[in-house]
Amino acid sequence: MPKISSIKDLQEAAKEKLSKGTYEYYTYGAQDMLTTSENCAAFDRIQIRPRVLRDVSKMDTRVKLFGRTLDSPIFVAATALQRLAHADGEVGAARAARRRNVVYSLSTFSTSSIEEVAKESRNANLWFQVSFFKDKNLTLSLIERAERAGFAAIIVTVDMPYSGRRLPDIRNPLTVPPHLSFSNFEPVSQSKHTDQEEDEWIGHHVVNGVEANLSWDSVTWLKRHTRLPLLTKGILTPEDARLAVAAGVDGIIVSNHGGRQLDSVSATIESLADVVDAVQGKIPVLFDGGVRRGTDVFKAMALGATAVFVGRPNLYGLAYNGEAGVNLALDILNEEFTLAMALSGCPSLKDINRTYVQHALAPLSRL
Ligand SMILES: Cc1cc2nc3c(=O)[nH]c(=O)nc-3n(C[C@H](O)[C@H](O)[C@H](O)COP(=O)(O)O)c2cc1C
Ligand SMILES: CCCCC(=O)C(=O)O
Repeated sequence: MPKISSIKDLQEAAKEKLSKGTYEYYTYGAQDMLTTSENCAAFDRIQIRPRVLRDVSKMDTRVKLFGRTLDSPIFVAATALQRLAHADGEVGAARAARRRNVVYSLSTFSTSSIEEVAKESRNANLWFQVSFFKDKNLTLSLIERAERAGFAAIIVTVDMPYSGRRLPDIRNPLTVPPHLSFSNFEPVSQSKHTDQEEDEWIGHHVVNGVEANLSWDSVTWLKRHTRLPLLTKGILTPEDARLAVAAGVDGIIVSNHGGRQLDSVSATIESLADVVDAVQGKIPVLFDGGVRRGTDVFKAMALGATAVFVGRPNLYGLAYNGEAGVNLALDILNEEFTLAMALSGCPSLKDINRTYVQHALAPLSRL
C-alpha cells in the first residue's frame, strides 16, 4: 500500500482491514444510498472562487463555540460502535480529537462508556450525543452522567425515530462480538447472546428503545433538564431550523445522518445555505455529511457553517491504525483545509464567506 495521502486512501486501507460486515455497516447508507453518494457528489458541483495577493503567511483556523476556543472547525462526529474498528475505539478517537484541540462527540451507542471516555481522554472537548428514549429516565440519566463526567455540550439526534432501511442490516446483520457491548446500557449488552437475537442486527434492541412520539416539546423538555448547551442534530429545512431557534436550542447541526436514515433527501451541503439564512445568525449552524477533503470543509464554511463534523473518515482512520489512524485522518483534513484557505486568500475563518464559492456549470470529474 503506497503512503496514505487522502481520506480515499484511508478508506481503501480500512476496507482491507475490516470484515465485510463491519466495513459495510460503517460505509453504507439507506436503501439505494442516493443520499449517501449525493452528500459527497454535491461538493463536487461547487467550485471555489479564490482571491490572490493577500497575506496568508499566518493562518488561523481557531473557532470559538459556547465559550471555548477550538483550534480547528473540523470536529469528530458521533458514530456508534467504534471498537468494532479497532481496540482503541472511542477512547483513541477522543484522544486524537484532543491532540488537535477539537470536539469529539461520543455516541450514546458507544462501545466504551461515558465515564471511561471522559477518564481516558482527560481535558478533551467532549460533547455527548443522546437520543430520545421511550424510557425518559434513561435519556435523563445519560445526560446526567455526561454532565457529571465533564462533557461540554449535548447533541440530541432528531432524525432517527426509527432506524433507516439499510440493506446490509437486513441481508447480513452484524452481531456484536462477545468482548464488546453497548457500554452505556448494561442490561442491553447482557441480553445480547440469546438465541433469538442472533439473526438480528446489533442495533435492534437499542434502536427499539428510541421514542417515535416526538415534538418540539420533547426538545424544550430536554433543554430544561440540562445546564449544558443543547444542539439538535438532523435538521435539513429552514422550517425546522426556525422551530429549533424558537424552541431555544443553542445550536443546529445540519445533517442527514450520513444518508443512513431517509434515502432521497438532499445532500446536506445543498441544504446548508437555506438553514443558515433562516437562522439569521441567532445560533451557530454546524454541519455534517460527505466531508472527505479540506476543500469540502472550506465549501461548508463558505456556505455558513460554524464548524463541520466528520463521521466515516475517522472510522476508517481507526480501522487503519487505531488512535494514530484518527490522527492521520484529522491531519490530512486539516492540512488540506488550511491550504485551501491560504490559496483562496483567507487567512482566518472569518474571512471565508459565500463569495468564495459558486455552482459549477458541469460536475467536476475526479481523476
Ligand atoms: C457507522 C456510523 C454510525 C453512526 N452512529 C451514529 C449515532 O450513534 N448517533 C448519531 O446521532 N449519528 C450517528 N451517525 C451519523 C454521524 O453522526 C454523521 O451524521 C454522519 O456520519 C456524517 O456523515 P459522514 O460519515 O459522511 O461524515 C453514524 C454514522 C455512521 C457512518
Ligand atoms: C447502533 C445504533 C444506531 C447507530 C446509528 O445511528 C447509525 O448506525 O447510523
